[in-house]
Amino acid sequence: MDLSKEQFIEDIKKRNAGEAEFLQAVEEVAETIIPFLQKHPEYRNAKILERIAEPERVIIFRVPWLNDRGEVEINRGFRVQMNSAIGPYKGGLRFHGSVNLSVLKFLAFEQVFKNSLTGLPMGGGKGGSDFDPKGKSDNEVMKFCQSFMTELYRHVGADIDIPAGDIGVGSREIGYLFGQYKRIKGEFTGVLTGKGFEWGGSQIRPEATGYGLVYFVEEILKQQKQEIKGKTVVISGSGNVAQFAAEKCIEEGAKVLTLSDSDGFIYNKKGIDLEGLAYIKDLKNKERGRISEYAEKFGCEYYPNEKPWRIKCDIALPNATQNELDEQDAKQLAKNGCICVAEGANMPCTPAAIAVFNKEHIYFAPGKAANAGGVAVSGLEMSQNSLRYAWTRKEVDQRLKQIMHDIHSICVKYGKEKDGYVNYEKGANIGGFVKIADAMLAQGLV
Ligand SMILES: NC(=O)C1=CN([C@@H]2O[C@H](COP(=O)(O)OP(=O)(O)OC[C@H]3O[C@@H](n4cnc5c(N)ncnc54)[C@H](O)[C@@H]3O)[C@@H](O)[C@H]2O)C=CC1
Ligand SMILES: O=C(O)CCC(=O)C(=O)O
Repeated sequence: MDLSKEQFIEDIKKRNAGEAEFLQAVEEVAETIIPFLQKHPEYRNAKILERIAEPERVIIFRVPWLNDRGEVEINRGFRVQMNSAIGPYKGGLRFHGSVNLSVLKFLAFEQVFKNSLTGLPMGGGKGGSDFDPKGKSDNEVMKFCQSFMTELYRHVGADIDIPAGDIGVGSREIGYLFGQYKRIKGEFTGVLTGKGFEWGGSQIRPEATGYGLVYFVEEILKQQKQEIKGKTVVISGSGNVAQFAAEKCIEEGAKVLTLSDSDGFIYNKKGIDLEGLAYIKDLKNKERGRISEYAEKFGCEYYPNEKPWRIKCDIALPNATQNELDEQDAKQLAKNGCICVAEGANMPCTPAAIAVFNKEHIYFAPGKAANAGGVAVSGLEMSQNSLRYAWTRKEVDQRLKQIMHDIHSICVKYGKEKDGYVNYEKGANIGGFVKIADAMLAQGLV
């Protein structure tokens, strides 16, 4: 039985009409998996790819809550339980005005491959709501989280589905969600990751996605007999991933030139230092202010309504959101001599941008490999919860480093081209796929 890419995409489009982000993510994977399937009739005949592209279950629910003025507000909640072949569903929750089914299906689909690459027993899922915590009081965020969990609790559990944070869901939201789950179920279990360290969280989880991203970049550079020390780095975003990617870059001796938010970017020619970064962490995590305030305080350049990709750099780390780096941006990066682009965000580079990187032989690390450190340490949090134990910061950091090293090796194994160039996207897709496909074959037609 043959599978043509055109036929596969046409069928996927018919079944998921109008879901642009989901179709983009599936098409990108199909591009590299379908040629691989030609040599693997066992996967093709069992329609593994077609089954992976269909969620096992999608839950959509109403989330009513009262705002500070006593008015009724209604949001929509989602959980996409994509694939449980290698473990319980695992993946973050996103609270943002742009959340819809297409966005969450794309994120859940990517998560399946990413979790497989970590080597840990985790299936893939993703959820969230069109609720936007920006501009809401702590009380409103708590009310929303409690209402959200009042429905979600029946679909999740430490051995069923373990959500965590993503855009708009940080330690504050995880706390409120966990409190409500515990209250309803009357049990203290590892139903969520990203918990506070004092109540079941893991060391290094807040840092893990950003640190892991930099460890992955260091693996890429090592292959080229280079190091990150002395390199210039352009970063987008200023949330969880961006903050800790910047921190690790600075610690490793690189110069971080930019950070951004949805209003614009800051450009510090001398490099953002740890003091400036501490200010940004406080600004974003506590004061919930705008990145422009850093430019005012530290006297650097600020560009409203612009993205940072025109700034000359060696390494670019898109760490904000999907499709934030397009073909023009990629061409500009190439023109400026950029050697490596690694995705801290999920799917921040458009397919046309990725084509430019491959053509120019700029090392491109896709999110499902490069940002897997976050969910990997979530997996380690689950292990610690099961053990009723807590590893030290050093122990968790060592495991994270090892996991990023192993993911890099998988990408090289499946992605090395004849001319020596490593196509990390191909390597990550095939490497992630094989483990899930074998598990699905072993478990029969489910
Ligand atoms: N938090 C985690 O552990 C992981 C997060 N990711 C991905 O990393 C990305 C960032 O997530 P977090 O840092 O956790 O979220 P966050 O909520 O802490 O920060 C999000 C950042 O993106 C910026 N942003 C959001 N929408 C934007 C837009 N339309 N234009 C420009 N900037 C925008 C925000 O200003 C903020 O700086 C997302 O794509 C997420 O899916 C991936 C793996 C794990
Ligand atoms: O830690 C987790 O479970 C989720 C992390 C996440 O949402 C992601 O990898 O995109």
